[in-house]
Amino acid sequence: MRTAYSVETVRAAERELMARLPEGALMLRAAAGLAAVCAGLLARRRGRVYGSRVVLLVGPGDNGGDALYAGARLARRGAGVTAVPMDPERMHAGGLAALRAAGGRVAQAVPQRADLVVDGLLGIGGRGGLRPAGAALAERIPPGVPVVAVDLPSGVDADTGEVAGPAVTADVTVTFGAYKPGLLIDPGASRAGAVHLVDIGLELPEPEVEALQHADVAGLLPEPTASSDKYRRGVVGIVAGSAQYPGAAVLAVAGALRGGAGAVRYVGPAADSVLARYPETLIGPGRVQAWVIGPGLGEGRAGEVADVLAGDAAVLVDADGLRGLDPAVLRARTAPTLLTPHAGEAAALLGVSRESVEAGRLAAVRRLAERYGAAVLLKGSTTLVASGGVRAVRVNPTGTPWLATAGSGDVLSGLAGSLLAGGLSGADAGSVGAYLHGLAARRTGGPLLAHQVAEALPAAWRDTTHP
Ligand SMILES: NC(=O)C1=CN([C@@H]2O[C@H](COP(=O)(O)OP(=O)(O)OC[C@H]3O[C@@H](n4cnc5c(N)ncnc54)[C@H](O)[C@@H]3O)[C@@H](O)[C@H]2O)[C@@H](O)CC1
Ligand SMILES: Nc1ncnc2c1ncn2[C@@H]1O[C@H](COP(=O)(O)OP(=O)(O)O)[C@@H](O)[C@H]1O
Ligand SMILES: [K+]
Repeated sequence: MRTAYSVETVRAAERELMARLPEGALMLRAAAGLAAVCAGLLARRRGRVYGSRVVLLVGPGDNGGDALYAGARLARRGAGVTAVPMDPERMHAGGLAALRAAGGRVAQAVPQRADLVVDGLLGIGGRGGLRPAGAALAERIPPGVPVVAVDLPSGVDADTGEVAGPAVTADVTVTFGAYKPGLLIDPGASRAGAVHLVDIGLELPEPEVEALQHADVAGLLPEPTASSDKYRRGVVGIVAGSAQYPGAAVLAVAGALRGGAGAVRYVGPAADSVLARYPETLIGPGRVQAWVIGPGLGEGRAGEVADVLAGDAAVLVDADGLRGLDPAVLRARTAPTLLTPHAGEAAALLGVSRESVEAGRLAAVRRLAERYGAAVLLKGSTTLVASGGVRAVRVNPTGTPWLATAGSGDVLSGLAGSLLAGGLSGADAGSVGAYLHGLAARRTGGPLLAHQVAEALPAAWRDTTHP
């Protein structure tokens, strides 16, 4: 599991560790890790560190201090290092002295001839986007030169990934002690590039955000055993599709058939289309361990949603099924419930604008899970899964923007419903489903069709269980 921690948690852990270490020791550890990554990049780009040109963008706080001490290390290895301050009156004094002693210099304008730019403007102390002085420096980063962000790209909110104004876009981010949520959640995540974690010895409690890895997924996937039969593996029922949208039913069934359930049952008006494509499907009402309701349902089907929610099977509600959901009904349920809105549907469930959900995805998914007393999977460029009463929000590390194509969400709902039928909790079914779905999409490559994602699911499953 990859874990991420809020600024408050990181600062508390830092305070605790600093009390036991000589003054400045943590910053020197951070700077050593940062300098090593920069040296590696320079060596790859130019063959050596000696003679390369490094520009440091230096903010007023300790983030700038890290950059200055790392710059001093690079200068000692023969790099030409220039520090450009955001505010010449406020630069980390020790870092500046170290850089000067190593032969580095300070300039007021960003040199345009550079092999590497180090973004040390703002770290976890940054609030909001870059203000004009920092933004002016970021704008002058010469095009095509690799940018290494110190701790996080400046202007990205460490706790949420929000980008509230001008911000740096990095190729590499060297982060200290722990991943910050903003490095894993968009829009921040897409500003961070490849993230390197430098261990500075922090001892950390429960994370605020976590991301599954292959081994976690393999541990959660329901694999059949010698004593399995199709009923014990779980039956998933799909209530999806309409005369207008029969394809949604086919795609949800396509996902469900690859999610490990022993059987898939379809209930709805698209049975002919479903059977024509998947003769494995059982048709008509019957006992299931989990229902998926919503994809392509169209209008006027609220009664079916209410019936399914009144039952004692696990339920995944998606798309049209999410309209007008009553929090009290969901809260009263005892079996697992998983909601899978995209940002527009989440906005309707919360009574806010779509833009506010997009800008604050982490807060939105937490509020949804609390209000509805269910696990909630918020789809989008970084898919998040929250469940009420659980501290950590899961962020999905797989996927590709090619998934933004009609019908891919239907495949996901079938898949995650199948995992629910296999006995996973709402949060596990959602996060494992999103992981496999994203992996299958990456394997398929773009431009992709939703049914191809479903077809690539067995290979994605094997990637995680037999890497
Ligand atoms: N605390 C520690 O033990 C360690 C901290 N480290 C570094 O220290 C950083 C945090 O340092 P600081 O707490 O000094 O915070 P920052 O270096 O992030 O900068 C904070 C200062 O920038 C200004 N500022 C905030 N938002 C701004 C904005 N939008 N535009 C312009 N100026 C703004 C404020 O004056 C604020 O005091 C970490 O990100 C990390 O890089 C590392 O050295 C590792 C050890
Ligand atoms: N920019 C993006 N990058 C990565 N994945 C995306 C992006 N936009 C959408 N997705 C994913 O694509 C799928 C789209 O689902 P959804 O919005 O329900 O579409 P549909 O209802 O047409 O199937 C979700 O899994 C979502 O997380
Ligand atoms: K930074």
